Amino acid sequence: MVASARNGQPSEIDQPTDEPRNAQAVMTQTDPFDFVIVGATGDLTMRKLLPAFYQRFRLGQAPEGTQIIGVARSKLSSEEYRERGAKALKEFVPSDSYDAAQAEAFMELVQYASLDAADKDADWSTLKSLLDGHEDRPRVFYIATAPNLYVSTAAAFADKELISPHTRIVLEKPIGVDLASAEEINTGVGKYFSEEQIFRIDHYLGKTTVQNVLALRFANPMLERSWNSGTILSVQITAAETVGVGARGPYYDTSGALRDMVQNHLLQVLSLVAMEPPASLTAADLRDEKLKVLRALKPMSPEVVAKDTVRAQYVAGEIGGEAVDGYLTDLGDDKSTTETFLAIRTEVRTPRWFGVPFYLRTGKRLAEKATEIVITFRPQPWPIFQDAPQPGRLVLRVQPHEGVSLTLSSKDPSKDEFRLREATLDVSYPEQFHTRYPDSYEELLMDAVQGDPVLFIRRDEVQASWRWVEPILAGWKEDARALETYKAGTWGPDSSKDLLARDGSKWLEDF
Ligand SMILES: NC(=O)C1=CN([C@@H]2O[C@H](COP(=O)(O)OP(=O)(O)OC[C@H]3O[C@@H](n4cnc5c(N)ncnc54)[C@H](OP(=O)(O)O)[C@@H]3O)[C@@H](O)[C@H]2O)C=CC1
Ligand SMILES: O=C1O[C@H](COP(=O)(O)O)[C@@H](O)[C@H](O)[C@H]1O
Repeated sequence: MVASARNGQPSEIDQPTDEPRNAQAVMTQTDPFDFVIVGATGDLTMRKLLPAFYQRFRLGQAPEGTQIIGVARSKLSSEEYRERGAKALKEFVPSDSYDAAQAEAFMELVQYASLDAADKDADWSTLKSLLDGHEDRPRVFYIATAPNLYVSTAAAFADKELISPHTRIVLEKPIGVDLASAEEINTGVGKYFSEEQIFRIDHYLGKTTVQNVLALRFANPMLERSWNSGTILSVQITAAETVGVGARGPYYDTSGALRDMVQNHLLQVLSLVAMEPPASLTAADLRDEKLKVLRALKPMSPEVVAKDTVRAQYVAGEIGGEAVDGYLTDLGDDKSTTETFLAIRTEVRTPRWFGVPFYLRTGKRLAEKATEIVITFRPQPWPIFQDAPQPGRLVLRVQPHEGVSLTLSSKDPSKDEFRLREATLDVSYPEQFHTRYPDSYEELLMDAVQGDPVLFIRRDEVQASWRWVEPILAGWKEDARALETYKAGTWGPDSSKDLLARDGSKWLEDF
């Protein structure tokens, strides 16, 4: 994440010529490595992992001799897999960084082994021969299959003697569907890999703008000194999407917004916003502080669940002028009661945050794609101004339009009398830094190669998240309220607004 927290030595890498002139990247140079993706024909690999590696290849982070080895059951030759991969790069790499010749050169690093990786009795010879003699290199197994295969896959790697001290395993989310299943996975994989070798990925931690929460807070004493209940009235964290469930319906329907987005991404963002200053930026210190936040979340009793959560499912509507179907049609099942929208009011029970509501909101098929953290400041306490506008707020725009804005009350210059108006200081990061905003997977893949765990989730964080989430699932089972619906293209049901209105607040929707 940051040079001081890395194991390797940072070094300047030449920037490709199509990058803006002042976009100097400081990248950690790597030695050749073997990166095995299990689930290599799947959506995640094609849409995210191969494009992320392509970008790092362009920046010189995949030196000659590196192998990216795709594994899946589909019977394909390496050549056929490369053809698929090349098509995916063309489709998913942004056009301003796509170059056909570089894509072809990158695909030469890629090999494919057809294999049921959860079956130790399958034919492992192709994979084994690709890895033979590379025991001293960094080796990463990235498991991009369904979580119920994680343990048997790890066991098969051990059976085939593919795990060396330089080997790491990356586990995709979700880690389980509740605490017990998460523990089963963690214990099962833990039989073959030490905790230091297990990299539980949460791609939100790979977003530069999420990491920027730490920079803004801890590198700006002015902000950090105001970062408490004395100054802050409330915190909103929104991760809104315009997409529906698409082809991922079968997975999503067993998950819903709570398990898919809140248990992992939103709770991680919340912990960065709410944590105490860590002693250092090492993985241990950062994770310790995040864990304390997760453990300090207000417990979700059935009464609290009924009062402080809103869940709903999208029905047909319109997004960007186009008619879109409802969730049940997308899924092809008219009985599902899975939530595609969720709003939660919670609190972090630490002295710093006493009495400050934290509002979390996420949903599919909402009005806009926007991930934002909104810090609303308390209004000034003595009334010398009669017409004070809304309280000041700091908005951290995670995506898109990455940046930060601070809205303050100012004297209205269009009036002679002393009237106030809102004025906004706005920084757009792409404009300020003149650089490409990397996809979150890019840094995380390279961190796994370099063995830097700082942006990955420790086992006790997974436990603490599930401990908070499980009572919500249980509370919903007893909840007499019917699942609500919302029209696609809106900001969710009205009761989500009511959740904040009770505190005299409202969601910021003017993105
Ligand atoms: N897609 C996304 O945006 C995200 C996905 N994730 C997680 O990543 C993981 C993968 O997701 P996604 O790519 O969408 O899933 P897909 O269903 O698209 O892909 C699953 C992949 O696993 C392969 N596979 C299945 N069983 C085996 C096996 N026994 N041995 C080897 N390969 C196998 C499949 O290929 P084949 O049938 O040829 O074996 C396919 O390549 C899941 O855990 C998901 O929750 C997390 C965040 C986002
Ligand atoms: O992990 C997931 O995240 C995506 C949203 O990621 P983002 O980087 O585009 O904000 C979500 O669509 C998906 O359902 C979920 O599994």
